[in-house]
Amino acid sequence: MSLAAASPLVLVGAGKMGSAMLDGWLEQGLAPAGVTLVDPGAGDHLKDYLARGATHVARAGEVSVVPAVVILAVKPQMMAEVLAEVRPIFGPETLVVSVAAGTTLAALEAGLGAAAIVRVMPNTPAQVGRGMSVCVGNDKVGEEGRALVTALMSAVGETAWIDDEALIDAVTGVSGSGPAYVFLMAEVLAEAGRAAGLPDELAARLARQTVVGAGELLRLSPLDPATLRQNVTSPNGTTFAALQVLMGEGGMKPLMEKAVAAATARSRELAG
Ligand SMILES: NC(=O)C1=CN([C@@H]2O[C@H](COP(=O)(O)OP(=O)(O)OC[C@H]3O[C@@H](n4cnc5c(N)ncnc54)[C@H](OP(=O)(O)O)[C@@H]3O)[C@@H](O)[C@H]2O)C=CC1
Ligand SMILES: O=C(O)[C@@H]1CCC=N1
Repeated sequence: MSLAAASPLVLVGAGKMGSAMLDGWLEQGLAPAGVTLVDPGAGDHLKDYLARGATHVARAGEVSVVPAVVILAVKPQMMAEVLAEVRPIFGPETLVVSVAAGTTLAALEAGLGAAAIVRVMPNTPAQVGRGMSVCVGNDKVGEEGRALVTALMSAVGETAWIDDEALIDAVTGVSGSGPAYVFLMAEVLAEAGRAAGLPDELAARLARQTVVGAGELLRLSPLDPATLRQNVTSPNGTTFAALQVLMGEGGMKPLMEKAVAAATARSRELAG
């Protein structure tokens, strides 16, 4: 299915995640003229979309088209208020997609009534076509609705569907929040380089390009991450010395398990 089937598209919340997806969709050929942005803000990034032909309104009640798709990309804490604003604008054929962490299909149905609703957990690399999105729909979503969401999310990266909504909290802890863990890795690797005596700028450049290069190698190589790691590790060499620390007690594995568990628990908490 082509992205054109998602038009008119109403994006409610053109913040970091909403605009990351929109950038990806526009890059992949979604016509800006078919896009309405609902956002109380008026930042520079909105001006860019408007210059390309999109429409902007401050509140959902001001939307003047019957959307094919409504994307809800507001903070979970705003969702109840936003659902009440959105309910009058969708038609019988409108598909509703929420990317909010923690907001359940039941909560979305409670706010929207009998609508076809898909809950998606995307991530910000969608902005550059390298996102990971996991989707789960309610029983009103048919084959066509699934195909439309798959077309949207696959235009900005990889897409998976799950049947068990309960898994979405752990998904959020791994791929939704995950890019932040990798960016943190680039930050702390640079700081460690500075601590080891490298000049600021060089340390930042080495860390950034190492994360980029390792990610790209992981993307293109048929090898699994453990083999790629082993390929860097000469017997009793420098990497081996570092991995003794990173893979030792209190190293990355238990730390990552704790971090993902904390994100998963917070996602459950947001569901109320
Ligand atoms: N950031 C990420 O990596 C990911 C985020 N998500 C989910 O995406 C959602 C948005 O997160 P994020 O983009 O980070 O947050 P942001 O705060 O960047 O974006 C939310 C946007 O919604 C706007 N907004 C507030 N009230 C309304 C309203 N009544 N109608 C329309 N728009 C409104 C905000 O405007 P203003 O700032 O002026 O209040 C803001 O531009 C969250 O539910 C989050 O869980 C999911 C996966 C990844
Ligand atoms: O931090 C958050 O709550 C959102 C959800 C996943 C990534 N960002």
